[in-house]
Amino acid sequence: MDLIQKIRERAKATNKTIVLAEGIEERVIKAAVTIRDEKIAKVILLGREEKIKEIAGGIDLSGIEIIDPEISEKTRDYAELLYQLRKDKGMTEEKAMELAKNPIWYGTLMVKNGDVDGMVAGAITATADIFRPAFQVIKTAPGVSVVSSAFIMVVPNCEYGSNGIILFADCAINPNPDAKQLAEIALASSRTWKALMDEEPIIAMLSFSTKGSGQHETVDKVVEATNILRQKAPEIKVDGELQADAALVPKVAKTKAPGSEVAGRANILIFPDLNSGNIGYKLVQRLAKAEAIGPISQGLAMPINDLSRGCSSDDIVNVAAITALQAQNLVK
Ligand SMILES: CC(C)(COP(=O)(O)OP(=O)(O)OC[C@H]1O[C@@H](n2cnc3c(N)ncnc32)[C@H](O)[C@@H]1OP(=O)(O)O)[C@@H](O)C(=O)NCCC(=O)NCCS
Ligand SMILES: CC(=O)OP(=O)(O)O
Repeated sequence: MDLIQKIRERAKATNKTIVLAEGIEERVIKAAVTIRDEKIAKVILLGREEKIKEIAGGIDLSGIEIIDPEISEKTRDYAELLYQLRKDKGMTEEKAMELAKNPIWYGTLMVKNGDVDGMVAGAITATADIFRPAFQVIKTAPGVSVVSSAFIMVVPNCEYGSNGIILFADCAINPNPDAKQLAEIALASSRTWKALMDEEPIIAMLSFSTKGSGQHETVDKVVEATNILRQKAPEIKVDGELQADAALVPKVAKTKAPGSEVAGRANILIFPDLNSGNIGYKLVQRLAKAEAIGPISQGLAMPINDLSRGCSSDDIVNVAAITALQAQNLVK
């Protein structure tokens, strides 16, 4: 069974309810149908019912609940919840009511209120507009200071990482993490890797330099992050700073980083910033025709997951399955 099938199979056993907030998008409707048919989770679509049915055409939507945040009887309660949570930060009752009618905010408030186990959105909404409500309403899990994200990249015909499976982080949330945040992103990624792959994490902290071959403050940040992680979790295999070829390719590792127990064997790549992470994952996805599973949120107190606007319907199903695993605490 391949990784994606395994994730879907594990999700089935959790019996969770997942809300897909962008019910008016065709790929989302198709994903909801697959989630229902494969019994991955109970699924709810948000949006105006007639519009969703019109977009669905002849597709049978039985068993999929549709809720319109504009007219839902719960909207007022959610607005009150939002107002109470954010009034000290300047939220007014009017603004809370306006936001609660927005499907992304409504879905986030459903999760917060315990009415569903998780939310997935981002097929037609930019990442910042998914995470702003999540940060304000759901907040970070205990002990976490920075929420981040990971992609599991499944690269065909590739011998690197774990037979072509490699975790990339952070590719979606933190524009310019400092050394402490970078170390925390690496630690969270090691947990995500273990939860999904059941394999030892081997972490490369990426840079344009390997072991002092280049000098710059951005390189210093990666070295500092590596040292912080080593102190925090000495049991974890981590090395940096490493270039991507030194991290992945044994022959290059021998030349550039001899003696490293990570170089040439890494299965987790931690990018120094969001420019490199986001560009890197999209290049591998498109040029190597890799499956990009994610972005998987790391460190939120309750499961909310984003998508790329370039996602397929299958990508949405995969992220919904991971959301169900997060709701069961099988992935954090
Ligand atoms: C996610 C993002 C919108 C947050 O930025 P922001 O809203 O300006 O954040 P702020 O600094 O104003 O903080 C707002 C709240 O979110 C929290 N927050 C922001 N980033 C956080 C993080 N990474 N982890 C946890 N909490 C975070 C803040 O603590 C603050 O909480 P509070 O209001 O309760 O005090 C921003 O980091 C962003 O745009 N990231 C890039 C997203 C993107 O375009 N990705 C590329 C495509 S995937
Ligand atoms: C994760 C990501 O890059 O999202 P989008 O493609 O929607 O910007």
